[in-house]
Amino acid sequence: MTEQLSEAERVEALDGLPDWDNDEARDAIVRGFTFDNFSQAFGFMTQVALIAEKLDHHPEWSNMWNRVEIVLTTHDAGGLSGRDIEMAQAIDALVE
Ligand SMILES: C[C@H](O)[C@H](O)[C@H]1CNC2=NC(N)=NC(=O)C2=N1
Repeated sequence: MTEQLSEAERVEALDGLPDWDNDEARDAIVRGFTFDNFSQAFGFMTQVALIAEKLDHHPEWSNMWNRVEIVLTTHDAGGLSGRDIEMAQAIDALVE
């Protein structure tokens, strides 16, 4: 069973994810991405989808033309878990 991060673990994890915002209301972390056009945005989403399948951990996300918003939380844990942190790190590696 995937466990939620403790508050201390959450703070520590977010220190390492400066581009992500802590969304207490949704018990999630959130990051927005802006690309040059829709094709670039959708290509990014395709890469994220493959990572999600590999990690068996899937984002809640939205796309508007060249923008993508990704929300990560762990449904099985009822909040933020290490799987979200792992997923955020993998996503950051795509755009670094
Ligand atoms: C059965 C399957 O492994 C689970 O439902 C996985 C799928 N992807 C998931 N994604 C997210 N974000 N949270 C989960 O708890 C989760 N669980």
